[in-house]
Amino acid sequence: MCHDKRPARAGHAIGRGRPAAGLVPSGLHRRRARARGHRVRRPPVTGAAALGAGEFTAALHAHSDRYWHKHPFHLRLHEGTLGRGELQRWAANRWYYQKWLPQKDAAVVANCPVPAVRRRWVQRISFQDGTAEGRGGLAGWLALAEATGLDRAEVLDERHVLPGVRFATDAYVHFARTRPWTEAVAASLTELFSPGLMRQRLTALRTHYPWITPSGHGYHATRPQTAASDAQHALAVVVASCTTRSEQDAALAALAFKCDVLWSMLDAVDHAGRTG
Ligand SMILES: O=C(O)c1cc(C(=O)O)c2c(n1)C(=O)C(=O)c1cc(C(=O)O)[nH]c1-2
Repeated sequence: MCHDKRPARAGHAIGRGRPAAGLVPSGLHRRRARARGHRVRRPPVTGAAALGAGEFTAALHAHSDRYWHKHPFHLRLHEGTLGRGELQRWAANRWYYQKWLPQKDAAVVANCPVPAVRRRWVQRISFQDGTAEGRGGLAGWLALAEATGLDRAEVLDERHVLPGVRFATDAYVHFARTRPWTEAVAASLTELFSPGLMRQRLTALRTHYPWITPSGHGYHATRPQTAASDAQHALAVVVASCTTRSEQDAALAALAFKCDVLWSMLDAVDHAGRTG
């Protein structure tokens, strides 16, 4: 079978046989994606044969091309050229994404009819919420925000959250609530690409931004390991569950959508840093 391994942008709703709303790229989107170095392809032809597990896995991995590790804001963070205000803005805006993750994951659990998947997926909620006040991933991200010099109150009241970050994050939560659960699981697969990025970020934070107090580094020190294991589980679920070509295309489109969510968040943070 001839398979184009470039990331897909378009998909079809499972069992509905029509393109998923908002997922078919317009010519303008394609041009913009090309302009920022992403390779795009036209919507797949319906009725195509299902990909083998290896091909499908490779097609999912190929989305690393459009992952946010290449975003100019991340590149500047890694180079050490961000100012304190920019790092604070980033931390406060990422908080908004982080705080929604458990509710996004609760939507996956709510929509999933498979006990074994639910049993494993609830661990994501426990990781972020922790076992008690002051523990867990969300507490770890708050500690990072505070270590950049922000007050906890100004993070929690979301006064620094930019419209673009709110819009992108809310779109991801809405996606998880309203799309088939397998697509929401596929959207989480950006985490396949995140452990290396988080380790690189931790090194950059320690090296280039020594004014960040070490109490802020807990999240990045622990998350890469759990992210890798979460991602491997999600990958196995998606490969096992998406066995028709239209299900596979929908999963690929979900992952492309999620890459766009993350990219849009950083666009907003980056833009605010240049203008505000
Ligand atoms: O710091 C990062 O670059 C990064 C990226 C991602 C991601 O790729 O979605 C996640 C996280 N961190 C993260 O900490 C996290 O808990 C997480 C959950 C999810 C998800 O979609 O379910 N992505 C991510």
